Amino acid sequence: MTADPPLVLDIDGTLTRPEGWGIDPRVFDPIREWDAPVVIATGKAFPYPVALCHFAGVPELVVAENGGVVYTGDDVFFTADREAAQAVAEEYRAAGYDLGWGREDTVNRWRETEIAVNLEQPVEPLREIAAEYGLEVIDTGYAYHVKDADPNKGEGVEVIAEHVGFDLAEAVAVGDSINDVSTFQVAGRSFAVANADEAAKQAADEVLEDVHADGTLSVLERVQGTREDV
Ligand SMILES: O=C(O)COP(=O)(O)O
Ligand SMILES: [Mg+2]
Repeated sequence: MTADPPLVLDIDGTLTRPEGWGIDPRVFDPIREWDAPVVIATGKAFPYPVALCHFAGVPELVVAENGGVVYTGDDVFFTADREAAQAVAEEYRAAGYDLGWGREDTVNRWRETEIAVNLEQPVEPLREIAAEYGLEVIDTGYAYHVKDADPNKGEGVEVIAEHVGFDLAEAVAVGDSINDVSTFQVAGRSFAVANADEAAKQAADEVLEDVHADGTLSVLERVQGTREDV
């Protein structure tokens, strides 16, 4: 017997339309019909991947905020808090900069363990202030994230796999950036889409020929039904 391998999917750069923005609607059916757990592991704030699972019609298995928030479907775990990142944001603003998301800032409004800054904002002062607070700044290609260096997506994925009861050695991960490196390290097979950054390409078992959802859909077609331990 064969079945589908568990999946670990990033959102931005991975499920996005080939032009780079917005979820590609072609990913919804394969995700909904996938015959194994699908974990969404993202740098986005918690409500976004929850909503994606909800609208895709799959159980909510979510790593959000680059590992800061983990939801197993039963329990939510926080592996960092927002306090230090918030202090960095305030000092950055006091120095005359802006997070770059407008007055109501829906990017950070529900963010619980880190702060995201628009890529159009100056990063050097942000890095300097973050370093004073012992935090790191990572560039996902979609935002700068001011975060505790410890939490990462991979550890969150491990928590979910253990809770749900699947073997990560059987899992297939797809991603596009430095925040997917830890996921690639814990999943049995890892794929970087063609638009991935150097860190993700180096860490992946394979770099795909196609960008964004085109790359991801090519992996899903390839690995569907390839799990042989059932
Ligand atoms: O929030 C970001 O900057 C990137 O999100 P992603 O991890 O889903 O690609
Ligand atoms: Mg991404």
